[in-house]
Amino acid sequence: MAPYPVLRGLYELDKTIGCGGFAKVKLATHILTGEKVAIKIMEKRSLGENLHRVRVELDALQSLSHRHISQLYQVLETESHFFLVVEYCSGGELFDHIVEKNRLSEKEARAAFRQILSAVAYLHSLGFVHRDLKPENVLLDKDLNMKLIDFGLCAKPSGGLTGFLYTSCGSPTYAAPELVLGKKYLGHEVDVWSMGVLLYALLCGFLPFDDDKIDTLYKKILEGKYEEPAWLTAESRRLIRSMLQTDPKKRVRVDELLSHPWVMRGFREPIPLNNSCNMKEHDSQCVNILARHKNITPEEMWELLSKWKYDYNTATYFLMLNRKRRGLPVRIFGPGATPFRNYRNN
Ligand SMILES: Cn1cc(Br)cc1C(=O)Nc1[nH]nc2c1CN(C(=O)N[C@H](CN1CCCC1)c1ccccc1)C21CC1
Repeated sequence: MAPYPVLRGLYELDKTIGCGGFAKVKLATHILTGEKVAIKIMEKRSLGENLHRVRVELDALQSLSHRHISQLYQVLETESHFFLVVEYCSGGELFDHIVEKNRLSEKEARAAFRQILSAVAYLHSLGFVHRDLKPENVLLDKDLNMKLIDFGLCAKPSGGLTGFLYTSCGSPTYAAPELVLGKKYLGHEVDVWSMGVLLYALLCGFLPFDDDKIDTLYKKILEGKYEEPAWLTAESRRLIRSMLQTDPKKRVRVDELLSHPWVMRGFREPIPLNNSCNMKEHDSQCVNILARHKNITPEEMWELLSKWKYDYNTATYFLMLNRKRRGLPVRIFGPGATPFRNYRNN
């Protein structure tokens, strides 16, 4: 493995699981807890003008904590690299999941859509917009729960949710007409359009607007015309149509979606807006175990932790809390003890 000295003793690097423009993602193990994590490694030199996007992603991720958003554990910076230690989603991309099942049933699509919608509603409630929602940015954890990733394009419009945005960004296939036209647009309205494209992909197994030639693709998006396969129920068609409205003012809003009949079918409760899972709460068992390991008092330990510096202490605490919430024993490996893992013969 390419040695990154800053990670030594903290994380054991494993294989590369993703390679993007100016970053790569490696699977790793958090040594103190033995928990798997994903580390997004970005070389500053190759970031160029994208350097500000890393800051944007960091600011966003440090204020987000939600069941369906990949949790940030630690941030490390050297003079040449950024390292984002985040939740590992071992179920891969939603996109691959849809392809291998051909398409999802209305029931499966609803379950997935509710989780994505709850993450986006939470994001919007904190004044953020994602702007790059697409199947590749929705991962699955090992229990097949949805996890939103890639907040490099998210924005916190200065005027809050009524603040206009101007940067045309994201992938054209999922981009709303107003974004494609380069007009000023409202972030949360473009997120609704992209969720409409996502829902269509879940229910149909292919995309509503697709074309090899970018200008034909744009034309299709601006026209807002797409196939409605025979298997789509009338209610699904109505919902998709309300999301893929080319006029953003006619487009359904997130708060309407939360209690939409299609979204609610088979569920008694509307989606709770703040389905955030608060990681920044005081858990005395985890604080005590960590304090003992560091040889300081629990009060001193909480004093350190509650600064939420996203350092190794933050990562260890979050990972211990995760384990506890999954009903697993909370443990940390003392110095020298390396957890038993399937031994490789090397
Ligand atoms: C694909 N896959 C299969 C398995 Br099994 C696990 C995974 C997997 O990627 N797991 C995973 N857990 N946590 C993460 C990932 C991937 N991942 C990502 O952030 N993956 C994105 C994927 N983007 C989608 C469109 C363009 C790139 C990425 C961003 C930059 C460079 C490489 C990859 C995080 C760190 C948040």
